[in-house]
Amino acid sequence: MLVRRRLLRFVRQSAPSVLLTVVLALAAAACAFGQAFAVAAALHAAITGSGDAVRALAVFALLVLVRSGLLWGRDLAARSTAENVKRRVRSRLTAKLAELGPAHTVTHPAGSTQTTLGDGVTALQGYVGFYVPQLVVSLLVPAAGVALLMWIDPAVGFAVGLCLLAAPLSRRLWGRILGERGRRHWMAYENFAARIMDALQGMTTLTSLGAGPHYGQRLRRDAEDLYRATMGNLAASSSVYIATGFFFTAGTSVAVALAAVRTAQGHLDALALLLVLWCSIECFRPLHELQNYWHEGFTGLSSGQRIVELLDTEPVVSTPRTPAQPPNARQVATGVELSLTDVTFTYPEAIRPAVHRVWLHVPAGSTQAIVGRSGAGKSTLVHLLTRVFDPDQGQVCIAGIDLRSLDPADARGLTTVVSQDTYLFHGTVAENLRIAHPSASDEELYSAARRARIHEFVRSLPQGYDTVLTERAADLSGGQRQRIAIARALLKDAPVLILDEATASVDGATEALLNEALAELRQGRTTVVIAHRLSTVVSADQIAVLDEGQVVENGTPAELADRDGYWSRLRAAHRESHHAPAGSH
Ligand SMILES: Nc1ncnc2c1ncn2[C@@H]1O[C@H](COP(=O)(O)OP(=O)(O)OP(=O)(O)O)[C@@H](O)[C@H]1O
Repeated sequence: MLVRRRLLRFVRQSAPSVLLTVVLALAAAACAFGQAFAVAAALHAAITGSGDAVRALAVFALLVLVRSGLLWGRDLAARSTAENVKRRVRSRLTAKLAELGPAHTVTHPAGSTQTTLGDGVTALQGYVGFYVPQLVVSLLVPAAGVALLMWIDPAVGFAVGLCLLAAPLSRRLWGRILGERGRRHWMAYENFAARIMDALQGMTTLTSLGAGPHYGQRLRRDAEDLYRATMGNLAASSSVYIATGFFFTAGTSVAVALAAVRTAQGHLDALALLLVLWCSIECFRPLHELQNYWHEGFTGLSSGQRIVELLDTEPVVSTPRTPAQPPNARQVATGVELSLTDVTFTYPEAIRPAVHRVWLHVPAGSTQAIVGRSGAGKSTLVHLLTRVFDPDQGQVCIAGIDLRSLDPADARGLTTVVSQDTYLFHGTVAENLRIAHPSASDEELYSAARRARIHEFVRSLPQGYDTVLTERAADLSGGQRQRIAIARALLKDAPVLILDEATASVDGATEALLNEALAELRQGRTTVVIAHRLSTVVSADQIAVLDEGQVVENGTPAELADRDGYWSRLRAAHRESHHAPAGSH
C-alpha cells in the first residue's frame, strides 16, 4: 500500500494529464454507449420497418470516428503522464544517488542500481500512465452503465450490477498472490541483469581465467530462475484473466437472457432488448481494458517497490543542519594538516571493525605513507579521509575541521584521490579532464596536462584533446591513464592528495614520467600514500604500518628501520622477493 501511495504521489504531480486521460476515456465510453443506441435503433428500424435505419447508421459511423479520435488522444495523454512521471522519478533517483554518495556503490552492486534506474523506472509507465487512469474509468463507466440499464429495466440492471461487483472481488482475492509473484519476478530480473552487467565488465578477467564456461553456467541458472519467475507471474495473471473473464461473459449472458425473458413476458420491447445487449457489453468493457493493463500495473508496482526502497535509503554520511565553512584559500595556500583521532569504523553488516582506534597526525605539506597487508584497512582509511563513510568513533579532521561538521560535498572537495584504477568515461580527452574542473579553460587544461606529462601524448592522438576515448579507455596504457588521473587531480587542486599506488610494476621510462608528474602534483599538498613500492615508502616523511585495522608502527623511515618491528620484517621480505629492489637504498 505504501508503494502505491508513494507512486500515486508522482502521478498526482501530473494531475492535468491524468485528468485529461480520464476525461477523454469517459468521452470515448459515452461514444460507445451512443454507438449502442445507434446500432440498436438501426436494427430496430430494419426489423420493424419503423424509423430511419440509414440515419442511425450514419450517427453510428460518426461516433466510431469520434471515439477513435478520443482514444488516440487518451493514449497520447497517458503516454505524456508516463513520460513525465518517469522523468521525475529518474531525476529524484539520480539526486538520491548523489546524496547517498560513493558509499552506496561500495555497499551495493552497481548492476541492481542500474536496473532500478533503467528498466525499473520504465516498468512504471504501464502503472502510472494507463492502469491508474483506467481504474478511475472502471469505477465510473460501469456505474453509469448500470444506472442506464436500471432505467431500461431494474431487474436487468440489478443482475449486471451484481456481476460487475463479483469481477473486482475475484481480482482482490488474487491481488496478494499476484503481488508476491510480481515481486519475485522483479527480483529475478534484477539479479539476472546485474549478473549480465558483471559479465560484460569482467569479460577480460573471465577470459583470462578461462572462467567463461563456469560463469556461463551461473548465467544460465539465473536465466532459468528468471524464466520460472516469469512463468509463475504470467500463470497467476492468466488465471485472473480467466476468472474475471468468466464474470464478464456470465454478466453479459445473464443480462441478455433476463432481458429476453422480460421481453417474452411483454415488459420490454425489441429496441430495449437490443439496448440491453449492447449496453451490458459496454458496462464490462472498461474492466476488460483494466484487465489488459493489470499485468503491466503489477510489474510497475514490483519495480516501484525497489524505487521506493532506494528513495527511502538514508545516506550513511549526513549533512549537518548548519555546515561548517571549509578551509579558506589562505589556509589552503599555507597547507592543511590532517589528523585521525581514535578512529574506529565497522562496515555496515560487518562483524568486526575494519579500522580500530587509529591515531594519525600528518603535518601540513608532509607525506604520510601507509603500508600493510591486504585487508589491513588501507582503503578503509581512504574512505574515511574522503568522507565516503564517517567513523563510528573518533574524528577525522582536515585543517582542524572535523569532516562530519562539513557538507559532504565540501569535505570531498578537500581531497583528491589518484588511484590505480582510473575510470575514464566515454567522451573526449578534454571532457574526461574537465570532469575535475568543468569550467577550466583550454589553457588550464593544457597546463595541467603538461605538468602531468601527458600533453605531448594527447597532442599526438588523431584529434588531440578532442579524441574520443572508449569506455574504460582500453586504448590507453596503464601509465597514460594514471597521468590523465594526475592531470585531473591538478585541475581539481585539492589541498590533500591521496595516492593509491599501483601494485603492478611499470617500465623504467613510464615510471620516470609518472614520478615527474607525481612530484608536480605533490608540491604544496599534504599527501597520504597507500604505498606498495619501497622507493615511495622510504621517501615519505612518516610511515604508518597497519595490521588488522590498527596502526602497529608509526614513525620516520629511519626510526622504523632501527626497530625490529613489522616494517623491518616487511622490508626484509621485500628484499628477498626482489633481489635488487629499486628503492632499497
Ligand atoms: N564494503 C565492505 N563491506 C564489508 N567489509 C569490508 C568492505 N570493504 C572492506 N571490508 C573489510 O574491511 C577490512 C579492511 O579492508 P580494506 O579494503 O580497507 O583493506 P586494504 O588494506 O585496503 O586491502 P587491499 O590492500 O587488499 O586493498 C577487510 O577485512 C575487508 O574484508
